[in-house]
Amino acid sequence: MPEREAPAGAGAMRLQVRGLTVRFGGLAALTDVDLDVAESQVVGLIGPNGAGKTTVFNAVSGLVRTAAGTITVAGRPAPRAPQGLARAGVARTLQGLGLFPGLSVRENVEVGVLGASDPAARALEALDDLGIADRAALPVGALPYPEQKKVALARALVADPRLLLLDEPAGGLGAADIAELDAVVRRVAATGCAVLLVEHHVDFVMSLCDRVVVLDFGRVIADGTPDAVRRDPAVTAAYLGIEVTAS
Ligand SMILES: Nc1ncnc2c1ncn2[C@@H]1O[C@H](COP(=O)(O)OP(=O)(O)OP(=O)(O)O)[C@@H](O)[C@H]1O
Repeated sequence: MPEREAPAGAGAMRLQVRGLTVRFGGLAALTDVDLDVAESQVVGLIGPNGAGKTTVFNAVSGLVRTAAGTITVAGRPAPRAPQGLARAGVARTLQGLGLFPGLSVRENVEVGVLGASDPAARALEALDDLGIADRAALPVGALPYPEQKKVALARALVADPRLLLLDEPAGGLGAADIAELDAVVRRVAATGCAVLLVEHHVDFVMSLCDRVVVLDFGRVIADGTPDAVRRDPAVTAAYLGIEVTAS
């Protein structure tokens, strides 16, 4: 089968997913999913609960077995092991944060450091970039939730990723924290990093992202600019209409 082309106008492709299919027993969690994220691009992945968004992240991160399809990072098959992914410049945050409550803020960020001569200093820099260096010595569990989210983000950013996967980064945050997050993601993308984010906060996605991909029942039902996706009747029916009436 000929390889499907990347969208016209995209820069160097950092993540390319073609025909991705994932099954859990009899359940088709993803079917024939295509997805591209170029350097410096911020792409939003949205869809109703259970649509398959986290499964896409898990497939890219090597955490689930794929039944079909290819995943390439910077033109090479995506490594399947955590160390290989880190070396390929892939970093990820988790919906549940995944912090180590017994460790300090700085130690949690050090977990993400890759090859720095002074990991503690590098972790402090990453915390400083997010304005929470003064929390470094505190146990991470002592921080309020929005600051814990920043720690998880700092842990992902500390290795200077080239592909950043953010799982519901705005979840549980108020307007001021979301505005800060928006600025951080733009800053990271401006360095050339490709960003793919799963998010239920539709306004945040639509204002931040260059492109939005919509999943429904494991299939891509739309892929385009935020404006085009907002106007897409299939998206309104499957997702946005429900969100609008619910809010
Ligand atoms: N490890 C697993 N074993 C079996 N089924 C799974 C597993 N992980 C996910 N699923 C199922 O696959 C489908 C897609 O789940 P996924 O978590 O990717 O959806 P999602 O779009 O991220 O949902 P949400 O917005 O609720 O986080 C769902 O039906 C889910 O129940």
